[in-house]
Amino acid sequence: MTLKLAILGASGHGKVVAEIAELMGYQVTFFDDAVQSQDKLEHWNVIGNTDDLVQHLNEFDGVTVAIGNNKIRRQKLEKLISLGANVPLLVHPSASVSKYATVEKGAVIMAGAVVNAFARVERGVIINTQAVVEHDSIIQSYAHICPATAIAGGCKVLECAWVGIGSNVRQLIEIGESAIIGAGSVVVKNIPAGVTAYGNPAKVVKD
Ligand SMILES: CC(=O)SCCNC(=O)CCNC(=O)[C@H](O)C(C)(C)COP(=O)(O)OP(=O)(O)OC[C@H]1O[C@@H](n2cnc3c(N)ncnc32)[C@H](O)[C@@H]1OP(=O)(O)O
Repeated sequence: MTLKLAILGASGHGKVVAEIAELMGYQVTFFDDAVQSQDKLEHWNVIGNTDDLVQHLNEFDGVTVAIGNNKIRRQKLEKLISLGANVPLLVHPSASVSKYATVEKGAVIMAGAVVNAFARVERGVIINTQAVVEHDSIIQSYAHICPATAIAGGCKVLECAWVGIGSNVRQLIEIGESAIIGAGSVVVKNIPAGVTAYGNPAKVVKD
């Protein structure tokens, strides 16, 4: 029997998540709040909005939220979980997840990503294409580690933080809750909550 997965968020990110789900054997149906009636995302059907998904939740074996904005992803996924949705962990077959790592449900680990020994990746996190989360690092819920970003050993990326594409984070660094690290940054000092920082070395540019 084919398992059915509902994806909330018919976006570019959603397409990548859909392919991972298919590689894991799911049949994918999209929902999106911008949809008024039946629609398409590439060849996938988009059949309704969040309210419609809530109505039809028991028709799906699993649900995931493919929305890049960390806070919206958190709000939507937490709502669906509170309504009893199963939120599977989605891992691309080419990703490498250590048997000693902990990866929670509702996270997505994309192609070529590495999650090393004793790292922890929490609920609703995105470990994007070819990102590396080194040993003992903690990526808290709803954070996003963008493509080709490397988080060295023993770091903490707190809830809803966004580490931009191609960044490098030195070992034992803490990136605060909801902080934004700009593309291509090199983070060598702790970053406070809620700020935007970028550059080499990364500096806070917006409080
Ligand atoms: C699969 C995927 O696609 S995942 C998504 C991947 N995307 C990312 O990682 C994007 C990360 N976002 C960024 O880097 C953004 O530029 C941000 C969030 C840091 C800043 O965004 P904004 O506030 O809109 O800044 P804006 O684009 O207006 O630029 C403001 C200034 O900062 C500079 N700047 C912006 N980002 C950076 C950066 N990462 N490094 C260095 N300088 C930067 C700009 O050149 C500009 O400088 P100027 O005023 O001298 O012209």
